[in-house]
Amino acid sequence: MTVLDGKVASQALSAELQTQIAELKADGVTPTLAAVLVGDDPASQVYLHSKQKRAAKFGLRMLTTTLPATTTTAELIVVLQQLNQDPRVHAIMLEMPLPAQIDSQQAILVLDPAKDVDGVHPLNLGYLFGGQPHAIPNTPYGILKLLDHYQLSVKHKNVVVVGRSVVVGRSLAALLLNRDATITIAHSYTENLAELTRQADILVVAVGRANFITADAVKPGAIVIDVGMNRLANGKLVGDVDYANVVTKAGAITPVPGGVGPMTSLMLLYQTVQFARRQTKHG
Ligand SMILES: Nc1nc(=O)c2c([nH]1)NC[C@@H]1CN(c3ccc(C(=O)N[C@@H](CCC(=O)O)C(=O)O)cc3)C=[N+]21
Repeated sequence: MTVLDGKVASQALSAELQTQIAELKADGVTPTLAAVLVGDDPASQVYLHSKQKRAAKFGLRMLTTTLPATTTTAELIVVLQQLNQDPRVHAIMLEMPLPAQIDSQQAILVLDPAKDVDGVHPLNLGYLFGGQPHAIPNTPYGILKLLDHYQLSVKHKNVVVVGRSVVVGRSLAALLLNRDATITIAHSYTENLAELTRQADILVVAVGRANFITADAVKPGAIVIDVGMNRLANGKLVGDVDYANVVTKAGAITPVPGGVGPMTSLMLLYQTVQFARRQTKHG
């Protein structure tokens, strides 16, 4: 049984990233990520803070715009257009969720697809589903890099993804399909879920419920990727998989914390640097 250690894998990728950043800087380019936070969603604030810390550690520039909770769609669009046009900015991240009065889809459509680091613009989703990705949502990209780090091939494999969100399930399905896996996307309306998950050579779970996947729902030797992050009443952070019981049955498994999470947060910076390379002569 292999523990897929996201800290180890992200450190390996960090080394590659540091080299690329040094090359850009030697040519006078500081990779720059612009974050836009509207309102005061507490989770977004926490994520933003950790992104700022991480960006600073790598010597990346991060420009943060915070807008009041009462911001209109039109006002947000003006800010996004300014960032689109700012040649210093290589990547733009619009923190979700947005306040209710804002038309999120309209805001996403305004993002320059070349700077859309979350990969949520329909053009980028289209490129991804067409098999020629430009920007990739960070969680699925992190999962791909984690599998690569452990040299786990998905070709010929039966993959079941539980969760159909745009930034996790759907995008991961497209990515792994591009790598010649066979994909099933399951969700809250799926019947006989365990019957399905038991067929999975690779089982990915992004549901948001502690202990959602128990050992009886896992094929012996399967690769289990746990995207869940659930805070228990005792303060402990756990995934969606009953780790203690699944760990003895799986062939490989991601822990929570220390699995998918560290990869996700690194991929944001990784893609920022790839955008900077592409937008300057390095690409
Ligand atoms: N507005 C917004 N911004 C986000 O950045 C955002 C979001 N919404 N929604 C959900 C995803 C997911 N995501 C993670 C980032 C880092 C870890 C991470 O590093 N986790 C550590 C544990 C951290 C801890 O102990 O609290 C780990 O798994 O080892 C996990 C998940 C950001 N997201």
